[in-house]
Amino acid sequence: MPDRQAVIDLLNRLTDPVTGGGLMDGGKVKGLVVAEDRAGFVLEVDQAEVARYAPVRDQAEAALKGLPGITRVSVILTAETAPAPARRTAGLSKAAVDQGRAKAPVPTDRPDHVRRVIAVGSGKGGVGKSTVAVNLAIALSQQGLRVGILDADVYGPSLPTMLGISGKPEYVEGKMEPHRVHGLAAMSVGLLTEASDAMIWRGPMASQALTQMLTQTRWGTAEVPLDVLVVDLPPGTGDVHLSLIQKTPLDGAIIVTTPQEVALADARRAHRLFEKVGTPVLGLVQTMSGDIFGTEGGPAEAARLGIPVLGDIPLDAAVRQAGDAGRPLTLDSPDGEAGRRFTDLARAVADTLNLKAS
Ligand SMILES: Nc1ncnc2c1ncn2[C@@H]1O[C@H](COP(=O)(O)OP(=O)(O)OP(=O)(O)O)[C@@H](O)[C@H]1O
Repeated sequence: MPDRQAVIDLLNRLTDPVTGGGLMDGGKVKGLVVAEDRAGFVLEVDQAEVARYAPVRDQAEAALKGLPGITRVSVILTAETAPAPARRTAGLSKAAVDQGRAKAPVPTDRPDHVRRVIAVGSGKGGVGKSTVAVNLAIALSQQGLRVGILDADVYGPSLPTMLGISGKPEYVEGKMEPHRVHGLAAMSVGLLTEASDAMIWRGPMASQALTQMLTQTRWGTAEVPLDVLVVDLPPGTGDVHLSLIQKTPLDGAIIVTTPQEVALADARRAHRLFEKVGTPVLGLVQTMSGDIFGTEGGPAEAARLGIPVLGDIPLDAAVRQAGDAGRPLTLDSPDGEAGRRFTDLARAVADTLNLKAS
């Protein structure tokens, strides 16, 4: 088994891009695991620094893989949520901008012709929330349901990459047409703005924009309604989340977490947020579980919170590769181990909400 100190020294030979010193000394490495044949940790950085640390994550993985005897390695890059709100109106319609200025409470909005709206949230960024949302949506559609997905992650919209979609949505009779891809109706905040603009949507502007995407997209029609819309929330538990979920009566929320304590504490906060606004929490999904980070953290937290475990998705490089390639794993490998877990998750969600193909 490799010496823990040797691993620490190795990580200190990598440069922390913010401090300029060793990575380990920079204090961003959390939950370091060094065991017989495996090593891993969480790299916990500010949201604004994710791009600077992404190459470091790759360097750290490569360095750990080079250690004798180590065959399994995982470094999770995870982000603290948003810094202070920035005032910008990029990419928003005039109506959204005007609404953003209004002080009066915005009336509750629900999208037309959508039977159920569920949200997928996480306290922490980078824990695999979008991956769960996208694969859940595909697995639900494989059960014969009409499914939509809304990427509301203003801090880092990942749906365009994960589903392989691009281009601004078309407006028809005053409503946006969602992309039709992999059997889903899909809309992303990333399709409405340049990537650099999306990053700076914050506070009231962001929640107005999200409400607009939710209610002004033609998800379904009176003849062919959508059975369920999956909303991929931004990570975190701040004002954007509060106002979004306050304005939109959700039929349920799913909390995604990895097994480590650093993520569980945020999952707890997400649970409190949903409780505060009266959104039913359907349950918890543990992801990236397995022998590097363990398998017990999520279920133990669910028990503490008194909510069911809806799914347990293993840490599996194929899940990441499929997402990066724009074809989520459940599409082509529903019968593999991870694919089956997503199918089971979809079944649990459909049962909980009593969703039936129409
Ligand atoms: N089960 C898994 N096994 C391996 N890699 C995974 C798994 N789930 C997600 N990933 C990878 O981890 C990274 C973060 O995942 P994802 O974008 O879904 O997280 P997120 O919580 O939505 O992040 P953000 O909040 O930043 O949008 C991605 O590269 C993704 O492919």
